[in-house]
Amino acid sequence: MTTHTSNRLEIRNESIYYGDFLAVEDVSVSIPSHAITALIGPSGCGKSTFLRTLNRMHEAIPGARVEGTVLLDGTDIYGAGIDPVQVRRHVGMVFQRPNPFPTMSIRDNVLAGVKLNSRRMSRSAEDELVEESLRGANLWNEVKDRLGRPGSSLSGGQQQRLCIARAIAVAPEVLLMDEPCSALDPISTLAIEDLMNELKEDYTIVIVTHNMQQAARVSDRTGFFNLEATGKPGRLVEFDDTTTIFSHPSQQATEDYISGRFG
Ligand SMILES: Nc1ncnc2c1ncn2[C@@H]1O[C@H](COP(=O)(O)OP(=O)(O)OP(=O)(O)O)[C@@H](O)[C@H]1O
Repeated sequence: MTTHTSNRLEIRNESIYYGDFLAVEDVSVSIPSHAITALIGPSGCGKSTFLRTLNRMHEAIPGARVEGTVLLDGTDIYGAGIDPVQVRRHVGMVFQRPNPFPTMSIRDNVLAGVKLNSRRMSRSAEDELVEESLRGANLWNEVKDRLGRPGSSLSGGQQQRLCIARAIAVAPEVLLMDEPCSALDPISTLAIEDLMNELKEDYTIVIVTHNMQQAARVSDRTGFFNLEATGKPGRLVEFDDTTTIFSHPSQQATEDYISGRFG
């Protein structure tokens, strides 16, 4: 049984910079475990930037930095002595464009993250993990007879599920998804949404989406980011149950955005 009470990620007074530019200001929010949290808001308000700070990918950009605290199960991932590579093992990420290694086999793609973490495994343990991860990503039946084929031999939707299999193979606790369906057709999008619903039993999922219907369909909690004007920092305006955000938001700006009056 999973518990639905703990907050796996706790963000306190987080401000996010690119050099001198304050991109996101003073976010405090608790992201519940075993649930899907959607981040919505107009272009440029900092949704992707915020997401990338949850597994320390933001700092890969020169000059980029973070102030404040991001607790993963109570540990500050920006604390002294914390290895960003380890953080990324616990907090996996799936990107907008499916990015399997194109010439690498489907099998090796699934194992790529595990091998990066230099876990030594027997061939049979690898086979087991490949099957388990591909089953977890709802892709096994489609690829089990061609595991040696290159990742690029799959359709876009299959490639995205392969990337999800690669992400879950390292057994993370949190999965970050940055517009995971925006490059996919409607059928593949539904397959990914169904998959997310299954994955939330085992993972804490945070998804950035431009698609409000998608946020309403898949998420349990929704955060609305906004910015007052270009060049001003983005802020988390409202965070609540998805049904509340889409029916009775407490902020006028949220109401305007979800009813399509701007953004
Ligand atoms: N690598 C970067 N260097 C400098 N500024 C950046 C960088 N990436 C993003 N920004 C700036 O940070 C702000 C937030 O961008 P971000 O991409 O996080 O917004 P977003 O809400 O995800 O937008 P979109 O919905 O268009 O993807 C923007 O002003 C953007 O120009």
